[in-house]
Amino acid sequence: MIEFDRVGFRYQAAPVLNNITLAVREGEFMGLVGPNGGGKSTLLKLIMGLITPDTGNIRVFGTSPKKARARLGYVPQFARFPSDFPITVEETVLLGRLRAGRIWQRYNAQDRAIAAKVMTETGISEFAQRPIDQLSGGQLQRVLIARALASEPELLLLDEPTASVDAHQEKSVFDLFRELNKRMSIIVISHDIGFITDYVDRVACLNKELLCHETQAITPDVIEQMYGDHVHVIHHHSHAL
Ligand SMILES: Nc1ncnc2c1ncn2[C@@H]1O[C@H](COP(=O)(O)OP(=O)(O)OP(=O)(O)O)[C@@H](O)[C@H]1O
Repeated sequence: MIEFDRVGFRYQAAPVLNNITLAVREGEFMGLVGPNGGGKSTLLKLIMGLITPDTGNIRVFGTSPKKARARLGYVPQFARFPSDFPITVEETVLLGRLRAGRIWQRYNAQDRAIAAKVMTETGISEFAQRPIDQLSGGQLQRVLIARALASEPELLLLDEPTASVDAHQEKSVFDLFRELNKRMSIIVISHDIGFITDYVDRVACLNKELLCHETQAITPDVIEQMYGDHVHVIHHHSHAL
């Protein structure tokens, strides 16, 4: 579903990603970890075709990332909304139904039905008519997940979706991802390696480079190694790299 072939990228002078080769299979639930500035968000931007590699090649669903973008759902790391922007939860979720060329169309009954379904799924139906600036960080994060789900993506990309939630909420959000993974592939960036290993099939660790690691468990040695200058992928179940 995603193939990186010797991908390199730099914003300015310093390289951010070096020689990344990675294959993600359909149905996978992959965790992406690594030190701050290790290039995790950059990797997601490359998958979405928002930036293009300087070297190497990326295919998403067998085509270019830009062409595949409509099949992806994305939940950004930090969402900022102007506090005087009076948009409700439901309206925010409906934005996920907008596709290129549809901006000026009204939402139809199917759009509203899908928005209702994903709001139920993410546990935000009770806030549907509330302005989004009156939500807690955790509630807003669920709204953004619902907005991404409203486009009915085949692959969901999440950049630290539980950064602003407590441990109980983190578990319930990842339980939701586990359910969603039955119908879509998921790549999630997290800082909490110990936690995500209970959920994901594989953990990829990125620190400018990516290294694959064939092991069943993440040991302190592995973690130490991962946060060195390289990147490791740890297999938990049957998915092969
Ligand atoms: N638009 C940009 N222009 C220039 N440099 C950038 C830009 N975006 C990111 N960088 C730099 O690229 C490097 C990788 O950033 P990236 O956001 O991909 O890391 P990350 O692993 O997601 O980090 P974090 O865990 O802190 O979110 C960092 O050194 C960052 O400063």
